[in-house]
Amino acid sequence: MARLDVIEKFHGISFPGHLHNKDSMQFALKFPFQDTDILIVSYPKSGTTWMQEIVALITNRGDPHLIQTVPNWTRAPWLEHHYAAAVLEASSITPRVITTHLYHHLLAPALHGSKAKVIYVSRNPKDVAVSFYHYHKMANFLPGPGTFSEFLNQFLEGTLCFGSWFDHVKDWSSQTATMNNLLHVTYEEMWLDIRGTIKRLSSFLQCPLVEDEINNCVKHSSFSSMKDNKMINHTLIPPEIVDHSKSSFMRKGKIGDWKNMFTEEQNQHFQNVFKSLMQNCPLEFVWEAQDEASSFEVLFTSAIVSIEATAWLTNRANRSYSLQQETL
Ligand SMILES: Nc1ncnc2c1ncn2[C@@H]1O[C@H](COP(=O)(O)OS(=O)(=O)O)[C@@H](OP(=O)(O)O)[C@H]1O
Repeated sequence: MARLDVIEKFHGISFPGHLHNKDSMQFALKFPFQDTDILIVSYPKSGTTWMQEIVALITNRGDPHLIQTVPNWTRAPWLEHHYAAAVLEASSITPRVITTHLYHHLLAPALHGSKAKVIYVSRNPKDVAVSFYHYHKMANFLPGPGTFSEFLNQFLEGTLCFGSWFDHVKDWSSQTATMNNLLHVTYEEMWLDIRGTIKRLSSFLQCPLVEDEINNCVKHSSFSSMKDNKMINHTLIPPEIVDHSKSSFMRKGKIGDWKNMFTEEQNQHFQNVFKSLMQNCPLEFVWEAQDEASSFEVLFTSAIVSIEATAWLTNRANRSYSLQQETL
């Protein structure tokens, strides 16, 4: 099936032309955030949809009506998509839940001075790469993935649509030191402790829940229940845009699926690139579900308190400030 166009680079990054254009990008960069807004931010395939579901459930006290009747691109539109302006204008839901894959340095001017609550979702990059590879096979609005080896190289070089995972994660996570209204949550943390994550999110969103409401949030955000939900599983999207014979959007939902795709050599190369690009970054990632030592560390990723981490974050914050000045 024919692939749709990828737009020219915007601030050095390619975006799918089916959903983005220069006007929609400008709209995102100048968006007047309201203090009541909730902004979900992620690099693709990091648990974006899962977070959209959890936030919708929390703000509706566990009631699944909204998530079962309104597609996620309407109830939590991607700010940079061409339809976002119309959807947000027509929406009467408060709080507005908005999603984005854009980098912090691009949105910083729009977010400056806003009290909008920002949730950054990240996932271990090996699983992101595998999930993204499979999604490229089915999403005709993205370029063809080629072999997994070719795709992995592009992922590591940061030349895929939406840019570099490394830059994205460093750009946003560095803001936890300076942005009081930013919460960093990982996919693995949701997977390993969904109840605890929901409690933490409901507290951050100032939407305390009773036990029954938490139970409903857990139930309706499970992989099995989301997999069958047409409002998020992409089955409402026409087959010429998303071809479900090639893969599925709700594919496996696991930690460590990369082990089924990576050769030893690819893994070694990945580790080397990761080590070099993340050398001053204190974030830890869970690479497989049974890795208890790492999973213990990830639970604390969003509340980094070590002196070393603070120094790194301050450094990143200064760099981000310079980037903001350049953007302005
Ligand atoms: N509830 C739940 N539990 C576990 N895993 C889940 C869940 N919901 C979504 N997913 C998995 O998240 C992956 C899709 O990521 P995104 O939603 O960020 O994709 S997108 O950027 O919006 O296209 C994709 O990962 P893979 O299965 O590894 O491809 C989804 O299966």
